[in-house]
Amino acid sequence: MTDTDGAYSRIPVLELPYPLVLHPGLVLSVPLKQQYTLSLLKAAMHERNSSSQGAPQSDSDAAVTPVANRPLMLACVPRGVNSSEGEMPEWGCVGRVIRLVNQPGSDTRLVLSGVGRARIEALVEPQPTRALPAHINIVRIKTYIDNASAPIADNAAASEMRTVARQLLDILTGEEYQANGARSAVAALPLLPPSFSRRFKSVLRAKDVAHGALADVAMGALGGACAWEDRVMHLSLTEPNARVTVTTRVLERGIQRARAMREVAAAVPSSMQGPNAEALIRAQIQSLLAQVAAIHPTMRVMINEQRGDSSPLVRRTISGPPAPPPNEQEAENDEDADEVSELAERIEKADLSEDARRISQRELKRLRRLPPQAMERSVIIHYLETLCEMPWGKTTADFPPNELSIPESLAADIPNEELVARAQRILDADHYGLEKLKRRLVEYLAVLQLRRSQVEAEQPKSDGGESSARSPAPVRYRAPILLLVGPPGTGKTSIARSLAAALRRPFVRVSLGGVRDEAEIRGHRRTYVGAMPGMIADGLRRAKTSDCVMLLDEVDKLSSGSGVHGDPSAAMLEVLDPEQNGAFKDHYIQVPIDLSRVLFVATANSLDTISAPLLDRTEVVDVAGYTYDEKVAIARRHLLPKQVREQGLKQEELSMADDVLLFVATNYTREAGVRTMERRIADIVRAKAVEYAARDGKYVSRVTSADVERILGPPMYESEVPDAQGVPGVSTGLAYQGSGIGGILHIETALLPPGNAELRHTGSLGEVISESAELAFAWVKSHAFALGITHTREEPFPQNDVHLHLPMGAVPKDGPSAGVALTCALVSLYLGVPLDPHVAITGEVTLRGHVSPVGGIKEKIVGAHRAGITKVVLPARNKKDYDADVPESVRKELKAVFVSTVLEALGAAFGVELEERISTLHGSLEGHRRLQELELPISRL
Ligand SMILES: Nc1ncnc2c1ncn2[C@@H]1O[C@H](COP(=O)(O)OP(=O)(O)OP(=O)(O)O)[C@@H](O)[C@H]1O
Repeated sequence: MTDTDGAYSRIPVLELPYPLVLHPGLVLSVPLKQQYTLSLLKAAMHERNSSSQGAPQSDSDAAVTPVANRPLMLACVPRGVNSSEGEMPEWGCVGRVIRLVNQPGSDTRLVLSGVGRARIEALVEPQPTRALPAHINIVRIKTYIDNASAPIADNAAASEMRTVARQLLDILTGEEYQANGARSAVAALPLLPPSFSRRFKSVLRAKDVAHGALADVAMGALGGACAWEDRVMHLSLTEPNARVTVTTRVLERGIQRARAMREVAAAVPSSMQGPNAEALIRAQIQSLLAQVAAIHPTMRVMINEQRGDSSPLVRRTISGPPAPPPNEQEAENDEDADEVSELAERIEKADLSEDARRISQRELKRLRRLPPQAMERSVIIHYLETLCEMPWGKTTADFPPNELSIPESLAADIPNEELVARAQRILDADHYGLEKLKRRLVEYLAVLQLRRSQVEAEQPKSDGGESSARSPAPVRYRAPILLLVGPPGTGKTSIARSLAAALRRPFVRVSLGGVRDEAEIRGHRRTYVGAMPGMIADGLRRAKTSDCVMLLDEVDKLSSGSGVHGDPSAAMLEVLDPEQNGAFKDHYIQVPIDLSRVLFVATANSLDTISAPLLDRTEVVDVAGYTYDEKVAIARRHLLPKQVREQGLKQEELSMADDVLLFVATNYTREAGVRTMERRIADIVRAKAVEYAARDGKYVSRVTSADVERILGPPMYESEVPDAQGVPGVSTGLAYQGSGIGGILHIETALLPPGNAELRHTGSLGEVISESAELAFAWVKSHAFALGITHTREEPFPQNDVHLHLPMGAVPKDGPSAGVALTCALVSLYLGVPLDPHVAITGEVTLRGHVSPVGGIKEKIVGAHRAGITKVVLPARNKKDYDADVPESVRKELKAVFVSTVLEALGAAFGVELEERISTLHGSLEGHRRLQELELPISRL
């Protein structure tokens, strides 16, 4: 037996109506009043949420279960018929709430499953919170759960228990009587259904059930035949072997009781006469009354304990429909009245807006008129509580900082630090790189600060300071709404959090991904069952202040659907429109909410799916994907230290060199952000933590690439490398794979036997890239004479078909950006001049031979640099992107040539070799003429 120190050390008490007892391993359905059940569950939820520990369950994953998914637990203590108010038994059973069944009227049934024994250590003061109803007791318990590896091999005591249990079962099901030839039909009447008997017998036969658990099951299932006191005493038996022995004795006594009961029922004259018979009859009546009381929990019925005298047997007669005793009814009414006056007090203190105050008074009046059992009460109470929790006019300045969930920053507070300086410091401390974004955010804050001081200066001075007890009227200014757009995992959410930290305001995140129903944004009307405020109002409620930073995450995944569920993106328009959001209407709250002070920041992965009007209300800030160097730096400064801390190691107990981090980034991740990188690092650190815990003296803190391969398996991705030698017909293009990953792309062409001079292609080419290839081919054909491909102008273009292939055929490729590289490959093929494989080319061609700009320059160049490219040929109109986005370290090591025409591109890619080739193909004079016609701008490169 292990005693598991109760993880749920604080837990609400459920007093089980007599004669119910919950045993571990058993399921019990308890009839309760609806209001009481709701209060109980509310208390259980509150204790669970405020408990940092896991539930007292043996599941090993309990610790990692999010709080909201953990079960609700109650300390189920049996309540005797004569127990007085407030008396708390020493032992009970921790019950996990499985289900709540509503019954007609105001009754419910709470279905609970016994988890383990609980010793009630003390009654504890509930934390002073409005969420916890006053009439629920909270106790500190110690939980005892049987060791999962308890012995299951049968011993003498266990088999005796099995035999006795089987015997009792036979009596209860009437099988004993049927077998012996029943003396009366009543005696043979089954008290338990035969199906139960069959199931329970198979449990008794099972050899894989631990003895202690079997004892609990036997007691729980057959306990009806045993004395209530015995069953309660059984709960205190934490030691399984002792429990087995005691169970056998209790069940034996149960056999005697059951036999006697049957005999009495059959009115057979038996040895049970005189005082014994009276005691049994009393016990039976008591049990019957208790069962009636269990159905009507408000009823208290007792029988006179005095035996052998003429006083009435039952102390409180039951006639007609059971009614709660008047004093209880009063107590209940008092409680309800208390709740309403408490609520009225809260409303008074809540500083509601004028409209909210008016509506709350109206609802309060309705609440007072409602009878305590009315279903509508809880709906009104919930509504009024929500109204009180909304911030209305309150701003961050109205709260002491510790009362708000202001995000913690890594950096300490510096006295008298200006907002802009603090923002820069916090953004730098929390995030590596993202320079453009940080700059924009700091600018944004600077403007915000200026606007604020401007508006403050414009506001009329308050008349005579001490007269106004409240904080000065908050300043209104309209901040533009920033929309951070970039691939997943690039730090958009976390930088918005840092922005809130810099502003010292609460941060709330509203996830809009997959929202299809307008009501999710705007709330449900209160006429709906289970109506709730919408996401925006709820976010504001969580933030507690009307000037919080609200992150609208994934606005691009917001459905702009129409039809029965309304249009959520239209509702967002209202939220984000400064002209309208001063009086935002949530269907549930009903009162206009002022959103004009909320600082909205939105995020999206792409702009394509965002509706134009929504886009129009925001200011887009691009967040680019990271280069490998940036990923390594982020991993070194943030991700690795965080994972080492989280896995319980000290920083000096694990080290990873930059080349190892780079190995992880290049071989195990294919993403623009760093989320997978963080997961891979977590895998490595976890594996190292296990090695460290083994403490076999072989632990090495330094992680090598070989360790990485051992832990993460063989590399998942391989990057393209340039060919060692140039081959005619092959060029190197630049590719951007969309999720921030750029790199090089080999373009291969070959001449086929004469046909119709057609271009065939393989390598999963999309429509756009195929068109680029056709265009490139057409350009080469139209310049065939000048390039020296044909002898004379009249000579037809060679009739050979051309095969174009882009390796990694399984990977679909599309986009126009390979046009220039395709042209170079074809020129190389026809003239037999190889291209330097370390020169990479990108750009779109037009039929007239112009080179148009392309996207993904940063990713392409960084990828090319990593692959070992030394020179890149880029469209001239991409120069600004190259200068602004490509890291200086990369630019320093690369030669970049910017071109406006295909001819310039050819000159840059081939260098003098092309000129030499053309000039010698048809004799030097003719060659010179052709070069003149071509105007190949070699000299300029
Ligand atoms: N530049 C950075 N410096 C430090 N940590 C970073 C940086 N960029 C991202 N991270 C970390 O990467 C993780 C993912 O970032 P975050 O959740 O903010 O991404 P996101 O851009 O919001 O992604 P999504 O679009 O999927 O919501 C976080 O733990 C964050 O701290």
